[in-house]
Amino acid sequence: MADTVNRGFVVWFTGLPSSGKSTLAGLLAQELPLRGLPVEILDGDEVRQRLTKGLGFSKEDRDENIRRIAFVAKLLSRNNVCAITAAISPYRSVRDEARRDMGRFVEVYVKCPLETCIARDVKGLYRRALAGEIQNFTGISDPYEEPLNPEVVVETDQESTEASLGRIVRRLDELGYLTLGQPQETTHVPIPTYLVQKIKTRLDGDSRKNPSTYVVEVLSGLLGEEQPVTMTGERKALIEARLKALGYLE
Ligand SMILES: Nc1ncnc2c1ncn2[C@@H]1O[C@H](COP(=O)(O)OS(=O)(=O)O)[C@@H](OP(=O)(O)O)[C@H]1O
Ligand SMILES: Nc1ncnc2c1ncn2[C@@H]1O[C@H](COP(=O)(O)OP(=O)(O)O)[C@@H](O)[C@H]1O
Repeated sequence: MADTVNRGFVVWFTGLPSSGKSTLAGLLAQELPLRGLPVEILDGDEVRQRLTKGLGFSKEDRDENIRRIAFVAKLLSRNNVCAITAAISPYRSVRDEARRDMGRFVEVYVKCPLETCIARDVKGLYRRALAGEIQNFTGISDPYEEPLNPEVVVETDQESTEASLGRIVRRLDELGYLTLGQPQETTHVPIPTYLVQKIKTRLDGDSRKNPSTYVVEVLSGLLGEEQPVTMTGERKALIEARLKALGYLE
């Protein structure tokens, strides 16, 4: 029978230039298809070369930019796609407008102190803005309004990209956006939350034990087999690596 439930949603990244929006959007876009979710990214830079070409950085133009991104994200999400947006989207009111219009909307605040963003200066634009060569630059000569109630906050000056990604994926899982996903490929193993919790609970009890032993034990238990499940070292290492990447194991 055809699946008639719409599984699409919008992940709306917001944050200062160089805070980490594009990096995390790209990583999330690799992660979700492993759970059977089709993905499209609407990244600020690419969108501005196409969908919103010609718009500048006044408040009016930024709001128009965000409204067009939100419009496309809505079309995608109501057709089963996870639409990931990665624009600065500095103004709270237009972000909230997108939220109201969308329904299935997850706001991710990519939080990073201005000084760290300036030190990163991924595109060299902070330097130019500080030298007075670029006007109305967010964080320097234009405002950024922090979200008041985002679904997720990642602090990219304090955690690795993998830890930030893990935080986002866990929150999406908690909010129920990942539960119906079916894996589309088997080279990467999407690990169900209940299994991860089982492994973690047992590991918490005894930190000296080897995680792979527990992975095999838990799988064997779930399958009700008396003999341990046979698994190659490579397979075990893959599962361990994914548990670590998702922040479930140290
Ligand atoms: N004045 C000014 N202010 C902020 N950003 C500027 C500006 N001029 C150019 N850029 C570059 O454009 C990228 C931001 O575009 P966005 O579409 O994300 O901005 S907005 O959401 O409409 O505010 C932004 O990309 P990121 O650094 O990836 O965020 C900048 O590279
Ligand atoms: N936890 C993290 N999440 C995202 N990016 C991080 C993190 N820690 C360090 N970074 C680095 O910060 C930079 C962010 O750049 P980018 O993703 O282009 O920012 P933005 O899209 O917000 O302008 C990258 O060089 C990235 O490797």
